[in-house]
Amino acid sequence: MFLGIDIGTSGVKAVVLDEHGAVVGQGTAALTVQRSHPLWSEQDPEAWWQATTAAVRAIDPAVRRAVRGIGLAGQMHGATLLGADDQVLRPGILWNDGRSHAECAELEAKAPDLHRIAGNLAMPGFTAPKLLWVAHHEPETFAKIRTVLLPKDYVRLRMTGEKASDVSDAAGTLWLDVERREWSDDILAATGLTRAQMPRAVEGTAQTGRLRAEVAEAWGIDQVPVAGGGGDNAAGAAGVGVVKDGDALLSLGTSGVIFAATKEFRPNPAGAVHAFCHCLPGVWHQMSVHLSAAACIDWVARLTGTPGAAELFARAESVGPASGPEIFLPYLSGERTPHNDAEVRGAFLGLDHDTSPERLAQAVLEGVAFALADGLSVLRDAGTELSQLSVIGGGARSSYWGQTLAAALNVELVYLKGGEVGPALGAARLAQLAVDGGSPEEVCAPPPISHTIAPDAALAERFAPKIARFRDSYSRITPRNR
Ligand SMILES: Nc1ncnc2c1ncn2[C@@H]1O[C@H](COP(=O)(O)OP(=O)(O)O)[C@@H](O)[C@H]1O
Ligand SMILES: O=C(CO)[C@@H](O)[C@H](O)COP(=O)(O)O
Repeated sequence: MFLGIDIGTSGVKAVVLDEHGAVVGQGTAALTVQRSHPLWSEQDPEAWWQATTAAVRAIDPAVRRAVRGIGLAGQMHGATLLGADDQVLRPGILWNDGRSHAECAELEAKAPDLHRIAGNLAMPGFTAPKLLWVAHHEPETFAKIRTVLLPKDYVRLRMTGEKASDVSDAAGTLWLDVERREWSDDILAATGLTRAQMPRAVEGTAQTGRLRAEVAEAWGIDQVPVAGGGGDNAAGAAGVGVVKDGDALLSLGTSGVIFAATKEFRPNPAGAVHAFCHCLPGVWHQMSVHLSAAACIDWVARLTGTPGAAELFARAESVGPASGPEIFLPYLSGERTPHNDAEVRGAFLGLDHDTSPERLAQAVLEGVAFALADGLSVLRDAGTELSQLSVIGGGARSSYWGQTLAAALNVELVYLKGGEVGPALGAARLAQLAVDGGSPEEVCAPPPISHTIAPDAALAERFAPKIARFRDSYSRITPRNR
């Protein structure tokens, strides 16, 4: 059996798969995000470790004892800064933190080959500009940095004592030469760092040490090998069989992502398209990233006094799609694709005397879907054609949202068994490849389909004027145009 652990933003998910890919055990533990200043978004690395331990220990002890390998997936880009003796120097700066806007311009100027080597625009969520921010604003901390890790790689260090990162996650730092799948000394130098401060860059299917004796004992698992794993989107892709050119997925986690596997490195920074390594050797991917997807569901649930996501979807369904004039712009943490605008914030437009919590809930579902449609159009402009998306992440639990999404995106959505914990599934499959070998396409074949949702043409027609108003509204609310 193989254990996959996903350090998500809203919580850690741990899943055990048997050798045939069936889920035989699961555990979860929640995480919170700290936002102590406007634009900031942080988590304490110790909280990742405590939640990982809790999620693993929630799995049946007999299942844990049968685990032969562990894989890691996690929220990407988070800057985890370690000093001498590997002590954590400050809270982790997350993927949806927008403070390093000025440093992005500085990095673009200092590293003229950035787009060719790293394949991406400098955006505040990425790790490299955050390190420039620390150098400018917290120079004493910067001087102490011995190692920079990503969230799942910090958990790996606690599990194994090894400093390693798989190339799909490492690509999200902007310090990786994405085509060559190794660190770029030039881009590191542009942020005042060297390769000695980076973990070893490995493929997601490589072994990166074994569980330390004390962790093995506390978790009730043998001292098994730990696989490189993947950034959560790439690991999610491995979990639902999105592994070859043309395969694509929609992730509905805290963030929203459209991910398309590519057979070669295909950078296209225009429109803030991301181009990174896949977690499987010899494969890359493009993605559009939207900073607040299911995060908006939780936010509007809190705003309307609704107990949770399931109840929020029920409230939206009670009024139905395209039922009111309300438009929601889901930029609660700013936006990456297509606007690359860390400072824009969300908005409701078109409120009237009949606006109700139910109609606000429905507008939020639609606003996230319309933002994803913006992302899909820039991916299409970048040459990626897709007609079908496999759905992963917590938002995959709602078929009602799926109807809105399929119509707004005009694609068929495919829901696979276990897709709601896709990154953890993929991490477990990467562990299997690291321990037993085998063909990535066979081990990472799609799980059985639970259902599909085809785009409803009549609903798409009703959405069309709302989508046009949505697109028109960004330029009116961004601080860039004030
Ligand atoms: N029944 C449900 N239907 C739709 N979405 C849900 C449901 N339950 C939880 N969610 C959403 O799932 C999200 C968490 O998804 P997840 O993929 O675990 O995110 P992350 O990896 O960012 O932690 C929550 O923000 C919540 O809005
Ligand atoms: O920043 C990105 C991808 O570039 C995000 O997709 C993060 O990787 C967080 O993922 P979730 O917690 O939403 O799964």
